[in-house]
Amino acid sequence: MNEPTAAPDQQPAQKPAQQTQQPEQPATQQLSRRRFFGGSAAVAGAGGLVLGAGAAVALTGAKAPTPPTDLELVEQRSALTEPFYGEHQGGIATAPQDHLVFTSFDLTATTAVELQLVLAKWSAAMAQMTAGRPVGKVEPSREHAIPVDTGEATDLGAHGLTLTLGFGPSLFDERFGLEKFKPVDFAQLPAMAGESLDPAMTGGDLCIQACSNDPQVAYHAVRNLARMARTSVRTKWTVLGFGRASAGANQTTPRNLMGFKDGTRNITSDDDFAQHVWVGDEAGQPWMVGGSYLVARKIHMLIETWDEDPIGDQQSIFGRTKAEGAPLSGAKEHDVPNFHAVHGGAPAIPGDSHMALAAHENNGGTKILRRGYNFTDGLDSVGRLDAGLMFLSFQKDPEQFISLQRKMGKSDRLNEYIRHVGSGVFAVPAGLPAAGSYYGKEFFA
Ligand SMILES: C=CC1=C(C)c2cc3[nH]c(cc4nc(cc5[nH]c(cc1n2)c(C)c5CCC(=O)O)C(CCC(=O)O)=C4C)c(C)c3C=C
Ligand SMILES: [Fe+2]
Repeated sequence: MNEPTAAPDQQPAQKPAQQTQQPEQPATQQLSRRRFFGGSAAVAGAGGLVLGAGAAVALTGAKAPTPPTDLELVEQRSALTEPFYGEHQGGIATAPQDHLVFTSFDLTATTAVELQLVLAKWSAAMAQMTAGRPVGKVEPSREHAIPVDTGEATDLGAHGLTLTLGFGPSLFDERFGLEKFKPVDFAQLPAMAGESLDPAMTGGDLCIQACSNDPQVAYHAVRNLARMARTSVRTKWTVLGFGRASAGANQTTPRNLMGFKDGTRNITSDDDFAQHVWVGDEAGQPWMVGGSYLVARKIHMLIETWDEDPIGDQQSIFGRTKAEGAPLSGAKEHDVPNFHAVHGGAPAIPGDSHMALAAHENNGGTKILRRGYNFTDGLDSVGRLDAGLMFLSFQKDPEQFISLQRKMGKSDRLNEYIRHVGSGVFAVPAGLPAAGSYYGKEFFA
């Protein structure tokens, strides 16, 4: 078999551009915005005055401006779509959405043809769902027909859904004859200090990172991908993330569950993406050029212990203030940290603080793109909060993460309050050029 066909109901290709598409505004939205801004601006312009909405009404006799309704705002958010086709997969440079479903899979398939079929079906279905469309009929006309799409995202829209596919090192073992497609030096992460990994939350032949501003849209996507491949893949581990814990360009910095701003000094510029995130020729595999490597670490926080730690200690552990997020050598969040600054005879930013150990200035220029999410699994077996950070990072070489984690695993003061319990590394292929192409196509030529 050479060219598997697309999933049912496949629609025409999306725009190849990689920028965020603003949704077309519904007619009601356009109308109310014109009323809202056009009305008062016209009055202010004519009289050279800045007038409130009420004054504008009094002078012109126009109707009071109508702010967008809740429904209009929901429509606008739900209509947001991220491009699926392009040079890079979505969900990497995409400004982080609000929710995550991360799932790793092991293949139960035993032949290359079965794997090919999974990848072709998934690629077509991903194109559908990121455009806000179902993967097939939700309500088939024949009474005894089983719905193709499970239906829980019907009418919700895409809410900025991105689906990012990764291949684990185990995919390239002898099972499918893909050894020659394995990128140079691509291997499971080495054991590192400070880990208590649970084998049930480690590795996987494939992974999907689903991110959306609506949790149900992200969940629906992974559920339907798993379902359509259920004879060939088995879900290995999954993490539901909420409250993005990283910032992209033009986003405010969110907070992690320790209450600190997380993602202040993240990668945002094209130059940094080119230098630190996107794979070039060095992987020795054309299918990885424009791709990246995803490291996933499920990190449990000892929250009850953390919550009893005095603020001065919490701040010196991160090297930043809690409310503002400023480096301890400065005053404002985006002040550049000065690792040589001294306060009271000691470094202002302690050398064993998380930031000092992780900063590119102290690591030969190494940077990674962080794209993590907070998670909670409720309570553990003895009633403690079971929550933490689903740390996700993208880099052009897994060694970038490994070198940082080796150092931090040994001496980061944060280690007293965290445990790495889940782990995986995945080769994330470049984006697909157009409808009809599918991830891994090169493996089956
Ligand atoms: C090996 C890589 C990293 C792991 C694992 C990690 C875990 C982790 N981080 C926080 C919270 C914060 N991290 C911050 C900065 C920061 N962290 C890393 C890397 C890892 N973090 C880097 C490269 C950086 C940037 C350092 C710099 O250049 O200044 C911060 C500070 C604010 C910020 O810049 O984002 C916080 C807060 C937690 C809670 C955590 C594990 C649970
Ligand atoms: Fe960090």
